[in-house]
This record gives sequence, structure tokens and C-alpha cells, in this order.
Amino acid sequence: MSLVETAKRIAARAAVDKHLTKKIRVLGVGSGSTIVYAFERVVELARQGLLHPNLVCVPTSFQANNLIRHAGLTCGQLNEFPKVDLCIDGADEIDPQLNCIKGGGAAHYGEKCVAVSASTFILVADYRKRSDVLGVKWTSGVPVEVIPDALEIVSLRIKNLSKDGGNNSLMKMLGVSGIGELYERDEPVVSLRMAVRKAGPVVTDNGNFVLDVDFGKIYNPRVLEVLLKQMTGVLEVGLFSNMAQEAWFGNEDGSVGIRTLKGDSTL
Ligand SMILES: O=C(CO)[C@H](O)[C@H](O)COP(=O)(O)O
Repeated sequence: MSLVETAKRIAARAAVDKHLTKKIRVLGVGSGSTIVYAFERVVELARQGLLHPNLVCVPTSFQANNLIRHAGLTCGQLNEFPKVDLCIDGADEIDPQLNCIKGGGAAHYGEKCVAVSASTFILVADYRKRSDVLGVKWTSGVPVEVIPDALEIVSLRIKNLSKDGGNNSLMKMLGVSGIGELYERDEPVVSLRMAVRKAGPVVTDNGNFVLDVDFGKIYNPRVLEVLLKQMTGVLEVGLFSNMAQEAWFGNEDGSVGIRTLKGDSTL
């Protein structure tokens, strides 16, 4: 197993061991490759009888739904279980305030639905995702899920943010005086995410498209998230600000690091 895969696995398993106690009845299951390792551990613990006897797993995506069903665990939807005790998910980049970029797997809408419903939201990742400022480690851009009919209008509005931003009354309401307080680039670079082994764009679990928007460094993820989210045609933004309580990182040396709002430590 490569260094990166080992790092994902140790972080994922350690976070599950710490947080998934017998008291957790409703578990949110994230998406991506790191979550596969976390879920492997969930299944091991369930088979050993160490979890809540009525554990329900709420998926964040089609992928997570498959993981749960193939393991034979109970799968529940958010409409039936809107109060999630714990959600464990991966991330593409995480800053010291535990803001993160998600959506590398285009599942950020489902992931955010579950994360906002969770009493505890824990991130698991390898060492490449630990960052001081968002936009430096994950350079593919912030994923923005867009309703297909609105693709062009949303692209244009995002490209023009820097030009129009200074006069935006919403920015004033949010207490930001200029777009330069939010991100680095003069003009965000907007790309439609293209599929691999399918002609045309990626189509999300919800039948939408994804724009990857490179803002350069992101200085104020919270306000940028709000600004993007309010654009008509945007379903969800892959910025998750002020949501996670902890991030668990697998380090290159085989140790596990824990990032909280109080700082970084090693297990
Ligand atoms: O947000 C996500 C999917 O939309 C993933 O959690 C994120 O992309 C991390 O994935 P991986 O664990 O494969 O690096």
C-alpha cells in the first residue's frame, strides 16, 4: 500500500475508533476514497457487536449508499433520520480553523446535507490535505454544483465577481469592503468538470454539473461560501466553513495528527 493510502487508512480507522461509540445511533457516512477505509472499520466494529444494536447509516452519496448496503448494515435516508449523531467524511483541503474544501468526488451537496444535520462532524484525510490557507494544497478549485440550465449564467457571475464585487450590496451586508478580502485572484478561473470514460461533463448524483473555480488563496471561506451559495442556479458549494469539530490526518511517518480549533497535536 502506498504512503498516501496508508495515511488515509490510519487516520480513518483512528477517527472511527475514537468517535464511533456504542451511543451513536445515526451515523453519517461520507464519500471518497478515505471513507472506504473508515467504513471498513465501521463494519469490523459492527461485526464484533461493539456498536449500537440499532445503528442506522445515512449515506452522503450513491457511493456511500452502496458501501452501506453491500456491508449489510442498515441504511436510512435523511428524511427519516434528520438528526445525525456523528458524520465522518473526507476532505480535499483543511485549514487551521477547520474550514475545508470538499467535492473532489462531486458529492458535496449530499455531504453538506448530512454534515449540517450532524451533532459531531469529523474529517479524515491524509497529510497532503493539511493546509494553512485554503486554495494552496487543493488547486483544482472550489467545486460548485450547478443546475444545468443555469450553467452559463453562474459561470459568468463567478467570473465577474471581482469586477462587480466591490458594489455588491450583499458584500456590504456581510461586512466585507472588497473582493480582495475574500480571495487572491483578480479573476476566478472557472472550469466545467469533464468526465473520465464518459463523453461530456461530470453529472452529479442529482443530475447537475460541477464548476471547479480557482480563486487562488481563499482568505475568507465563510463569506465566499455565502456569496456563491446565493447565486441563482447554484445547488451547493464545496466550501464547508465553521462546520467540523476535528480533522484527523494520517502523517507520512505513520502517526496520526489531530487538528482542532485549539491547534494541532499528534496521537
Ligand atoms: O468531498 C469529497 C467527495 O465529494 C471527498 O470527501 C473528498 O474529495 C476527499 O476524497 P478522498 O478521500 O478520495 O481524497
